[in-house]
Order: sequence, then C-alpha cells, then structure tokens
Amino acid sequence: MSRPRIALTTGEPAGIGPELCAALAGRRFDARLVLIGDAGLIAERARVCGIDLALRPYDASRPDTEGADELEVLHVPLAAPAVAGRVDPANARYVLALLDRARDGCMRGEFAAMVTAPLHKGVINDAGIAFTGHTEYLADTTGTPQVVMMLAGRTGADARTTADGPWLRVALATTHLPLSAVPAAINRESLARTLRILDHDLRAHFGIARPHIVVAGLNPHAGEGGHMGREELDVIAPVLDALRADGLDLEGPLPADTLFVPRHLDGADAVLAMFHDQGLPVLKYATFGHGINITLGLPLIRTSVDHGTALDLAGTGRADTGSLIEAVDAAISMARARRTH
Ligand SMILES: NC(=O)c1ccc[n+]([C@@H]2O[C@H](COP(=O)([O-])OP(=O)(O)OC[C@H]3O[C@@H](n4cnc5c(N)ncnc54)[C@H](O)[C@@H]3O)[C@@H](O)[C@H]2O)c1
Ligand SMILES: N[C@H](C(=O)O)[C@H](O)COP(=O)(O)O
Repeated sequence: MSRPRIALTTGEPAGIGPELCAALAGRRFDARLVLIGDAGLIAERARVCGIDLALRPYDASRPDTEGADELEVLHVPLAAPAVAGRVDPANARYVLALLDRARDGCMRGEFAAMVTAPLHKGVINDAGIAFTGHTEYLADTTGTPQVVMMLAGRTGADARTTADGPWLRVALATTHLPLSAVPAAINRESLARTLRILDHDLRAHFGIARPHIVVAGLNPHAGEGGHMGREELDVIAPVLDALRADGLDLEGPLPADTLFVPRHLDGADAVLAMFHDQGLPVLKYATFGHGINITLGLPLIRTSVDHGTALDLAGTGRADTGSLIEAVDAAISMARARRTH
C-alpha cells in the first residue's frame, strides 16, 4: 500500500525548526517524511539536543511502498553557517528555497502535502525581501488570488494526551498586516470569498457536510448598532445575508468578546475572526503546543505549527514537538482524504 510522501521544510536555521524536525526520528507515521533543509545542520542540531538520528538521503525515484520509518533528507545547502538563536539575513534565501522546493514538489505531484517548520519573517525582510508569511508567500507564488489562514486544535483538559476533545477552528478574514490597515482590507468581495473558501474546505478536507460558521464583528460589541463603527452594518451583515441565501450556515456578526463561549462554540465547526489578534490569542490560549495552522484555498495541502522560531530555545532540545507532530498528522489525513475523493 502506497504511503503519502510528505515534504517537511525545516525553516529558519537559527530557530527550533531543524531540531523539532530531527526529533520526529523514531516516531511512526503512516507516511514517508522528507525533511527539506541542510543535512549537516539537521544532524548537528540533533547531536547537540541529544536526538538519535539516522537520516537517509532522499531518493525521489524510490517507490512509496518501500522502506520503513527512517526520515529522509532532501539536502539544500545553507548560504552561511547557522548559529542557534542568532538569525542571519544571509540565510533568508535559503529559507525561501526550502519553501520553493516543497511547493514545486507538491504542485507536480511529487509530494502529497507540505508541512512547514517556523521561519522568521523579520530576518527575511532584513535581507531586503518583502515577506509577510508562508500563507501569503504560497498564495502569491502559486497564483492563488485569495487563501484563508485557519488555526485549529483540540480543546479540553486531556486534549493533548488523549488526542480527544472537540476541535476549535479559528479562521481569519485578514492575516499579517498592521492593525491600522485592517478595516480597509475587509470589504464585501474579500469577505465573501473568505467565507466561501472556508465553507468549501471544511467540507472537502474535514468531511463536514454543512459547516456551521460563527462570524465575529470587527468593532467592540459588533459596532453597537453603528454607534461604534459601521463595518458590521455596511459590510459583514450584508455578506452573511447574501451567503445564507446561497445555503451557507452562518451565525453573526457576533461581538468577539462573548463569541468564544460554549453557547456559540458547541455547535460551531469554525469561527471566522476579522483579524489576527482577535482570534489567535483565544485559539492559542486553548491549544498552544498541539494546535496547527492550515492554509485553505491553495492548490496544494499545507499545514504548519502553531508557534514561531523560539530563538530563546533553539539548540537546547527543550522545544515541544507537539504541534509539529499534529501538523504532520493533519497533513497525512488531509492527503489521504484528497486521494479518496
Ligand atoms: N509558522 C511560522 O512560521 C510562524 C508562526 C508563528 C510565528 N512565527 C515567527 O516566529 C518569530 C518569533 O515569533 P514569536 O516570538 O512571536 O513567537 P514564538 O512562538 O517563536 O515564541 C513565543 C513563546 O513561545 C515559546 N515557544 C514557541 N514555540 C515553542 C515550542 N515548540 N516549545 C516550547 N515553547 C515554545 C517561545 O520560547 C516563546 O517564549 C517571528 O518572526 C514570527 O513571525 C512563525
Ligand atoms: N499567524 C501565524 C501564527 O500566529 O501562528 C504565523 O505567523 C504563521 O503564519 P504563516 O503560516 O503565514 O507563516
């Protein structure tokens, strides 16, 4: 039986990505995992973190039915030596090259999905390359006019240990932009496209027959009837009305401060927040360490971790692998679901 071949970009070389990827060695996944990154760097981080690692060079021609659980490495050389905890703009193009290789492999069917370890947005900009995130980069470089960032995790006291508990999924109407630019970025067209992508991908990737989506307002108290902002009246509510008429199951716009409570979440398949720090603090409070990030609307499957480069932990072996393991598991199950369909 053929196993999905999953590309895993090892991310910012000064961050925790290389060691987290190395730490997957010895775990069983029903997939072929191909780490994309500098083989020497991954081996060195494994050594300093005390991880027992055997890396096999990636052979694209090897059938996916062969082999056991060894991690494979597709070597991409660093541009400059990497020091744990110290980012270097000289390696910015290296980080992007990892993404390019994984994306191209997904687009031509070599990989069934890509999983990304964290990168550092700031150092890529310091290198003179305008960059806001994987989400926007993959949208731009695949020619996808709009994608949706969604983070998700299981909730409940034992969610982490039992992989049980209800999912909380939080999608965003806007992603990485200054807060001052958010209102102008939310218009009827972009909001309607976001909700259609979210509805479609919840059906396609997660098998939810008719997703119930709870939509937040933008302003305090959802605008207080227009007295604290008009985006709810002028943009959000009309879009929801139009999409309800098309059969989407939408609730809102609701005041964001009281949306994340059982009364609304119990029947919800996803929440759409209007901006990054309206939705993600709640999601990360509930699931940090085992949450995942999924880019919806792309012509390929991409999942990621719920955390950043954690430069303070790089090279210590103390970074938690929970989110990366969940991201790999999610990519595998999404790849299998796509194959079935
Ligand atoms: N998927 C991604 O590529 C991604 C996601 C989030 C942030 N980032 C980027 O990472 C960089 C640093 O961001 P930040 O400092 O805001 O967030 P961060 O997630 O790197 O760190 C926040 C805190 O969480 C801790 N932490 C993070 N991951 C951990 C793990 N696996 N185990 C244990 N503790 C962990 C860190 O030590 C730190 O205290 C920024 O450039 C940001 O844009 C990238
Ligand atoms: N917004 C994400 C988070 O807070 O976890 C993170 O910055 C990663 O974004 P990309 O997947 O677009 O790099």
